[in-house]
Amino acid sequence: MKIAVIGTGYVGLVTGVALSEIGHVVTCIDVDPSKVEKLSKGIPTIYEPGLEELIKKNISSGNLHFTSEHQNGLPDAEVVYIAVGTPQRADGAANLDYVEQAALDIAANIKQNIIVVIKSTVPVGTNFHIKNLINQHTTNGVHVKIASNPEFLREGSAVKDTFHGDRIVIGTEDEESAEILAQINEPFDTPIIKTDISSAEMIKYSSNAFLATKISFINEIANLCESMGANVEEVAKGMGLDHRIGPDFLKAGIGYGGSCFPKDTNALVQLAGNANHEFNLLKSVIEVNNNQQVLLLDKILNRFGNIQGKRVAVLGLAFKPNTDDLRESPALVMIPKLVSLGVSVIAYDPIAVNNARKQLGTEISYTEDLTEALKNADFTVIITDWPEVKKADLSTYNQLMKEPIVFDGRNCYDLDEVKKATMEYYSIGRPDQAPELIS
Ligand SMILES: NC(=O)C1=CN([C@@H]2O[C@H](COP(=O)(O)OP(=O)(O)OC[C@H]3O[C@@H](n4cnc5c(N)ncnc54)[C@H](O)[C@@H]3O)[C@@H](O)[C@H]2O)C=CC1
Ligand SMILES: O=C(O)[C@H]1O[C@H](OP(=O)(O)OP(=O)(O)OC[C@H]2O[C@@H](n3ccc(=O)[nH]c3=O)[C@H](O)[C@@H]2O)[C@H](O)[C@@H](O)[C@@H]1O
Repeated sequence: MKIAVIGTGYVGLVTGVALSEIGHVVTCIDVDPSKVEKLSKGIPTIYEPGLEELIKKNISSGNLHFTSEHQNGLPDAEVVYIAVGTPQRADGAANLDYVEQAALDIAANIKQNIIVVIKSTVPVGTNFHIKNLINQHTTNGVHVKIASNPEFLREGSAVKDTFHGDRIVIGTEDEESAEILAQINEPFDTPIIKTDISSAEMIKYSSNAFLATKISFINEIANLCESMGANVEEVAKGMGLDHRIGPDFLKAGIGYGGSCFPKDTNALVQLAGNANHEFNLLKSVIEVNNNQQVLLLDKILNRFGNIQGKRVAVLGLAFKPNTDDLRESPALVMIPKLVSLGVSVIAYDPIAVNNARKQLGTEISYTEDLTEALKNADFTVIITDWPEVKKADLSTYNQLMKEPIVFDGRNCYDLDEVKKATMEYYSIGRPDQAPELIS
C-alpha cells in the first residue's frame, strides 16, 4: 500500500520505517529540511537501537522515501498518518497547532479519497475535529475518513516495541476502515484491538496516566520506607510477584520524565476539567512526581548544609537510558538548582551531551567519559541509570572523587556492594549507607 507519514520525530520516523520494512511504500514528510537531508542519506536523526540498519535497507529497496515537500508524498498516498508533536500548552492542555497544520497540508495536497490515521496523542474529540477540518478545506471534491491509531512505543526500544508490541489499537468510524488498517498492520504479528474513535483516543491517555500512577505510587511508598526503615526494592519485589499488580513500573527513583508522561498526565487533567470532572488522583500523581524530582536536593542539603564552591559530578542527562532525549528530564530540574546554589557541575552522559548543551548551555561542563566526571568531585548525583553507571566498579568512586559521597536517584547499586566499597551512599527508599565509614 502507498502510505505517507507526516512528521519524522520519534513516532513518525519509527512508524514510517517499520511500515516500509513490512512491505509498504512509504514517504515520510517533515517540514524540517535538515532532518530530511540526513534521513535521505540513511543517517538517523534520533538515537534508537536498530533504526539505522532499517532506514538504510528500506531506502535501498525503494520502499522508503523522505521529503520536506507535502506535494511530493501526499497526492499518491492511499493512507496518511499524522505523527506530529502535541506538546503541552501553558495551561497543561495539548497543543493541537501542529496536528491542525498537518490537516491543512493534507487537504491542500490529496488527490483521492483516503484514510487519515492520527498516531499523535490527542484529546478525545480531536479525530473528528481533524476530519472536519480536512474535509472543509479540500478543493477537488475528495474527502477523508479518519482513524485513531495511538502509539505505545517507548524511546530507547522503539523499534522492538513497534515489531513486538503488546497491542495495536485501531479506532475507526466504520468496519471497512478498520479492516484496511488491520491489513496494513497484520505483518506486525501483534494483537489488534478494533474499537470506536473516542475509546481509542482515551486508551492512550489512560495507559500513560496509569503507568505514571504506578511510578508515583511506588515513589510515595519509597518515601514512606525511608521514614519506617523498610527497603522499597524489597517491597516492590514482594508486590510485583502478585500477577494482579505485576513487577513493571515499580522502580522507585527521581520521578518520571520524558516527552509524554508529564504532558499527557497534565492534558488528561485538563480534559477531565473540561468535562467538569476533578481528576484528583491524577493531580496527586503529578504533585508526587514534581516533589520527587527535587528530593535528592533535600538529601544533599541535609548532608552538607552549604554546597557553594563544591564540584559535583552529575551522572546522566537523558530522561532515561538508551535515548539522547532530554525532554522533561529530571536533569533539567536538578542541574539549574545545583548551579543556583553555587556549585560547579560536570555532567556525564554517553550520548545526550550534544542535546544537553543546547538546553543547559555553557554554565556547566560536559563529558562522555565517566572517570573524567568523577575526578576530584566533592559529591556525585546519579540522574539516569545508564548501564555504564550501573556497571561501574564502585571502587572508582573512592579512587577518583575527593570523598566518595554519592546521591543515587535511580538505586543503581546493591547495598551490600556499597558497604564493601566504603562509600557514603544515599538512594531512594532504602536505608542510607554508613556515613561513619568516611574519615
Ligand atoms: N516520543 C515518544 O516516545 C512517543 C510520542 N507519542 C506521541 O506522538 C506524537 C509525536 O511525538 P514525537 O515523535 O516525539 O514528536 P517530535 O517532536 O519528535 O516530532 C514531530 C515532527 O513533526 C514535524 N512536523 C511538525 N509539523 C509538521 C507538518 N505540518 N508537516 C510535516 N512535518 C511536521 C516536526 O518537524 C518534527 O520533526 C506526540 O503526540 C506524542 O505525544 C506517542 C508515543 C510515544
Ligand atoms: O506516550 C509515550 O510517549 C510513551 O511514554 C512512555 O515511554 P517513554 O516515555 O519512552 O519511557 P518509559 O520507559 O515509559 O519511562 C518514562 C519515565 O518513567 C521513569 N520510570 C519508568 C519506570 C519505572 O518503574 N520507574 C520510573 O521512574 C523513567 O525513568 C522515565 O523517566 C510509555 O512507556 C510508552 O508506552 C508511551 O508510548
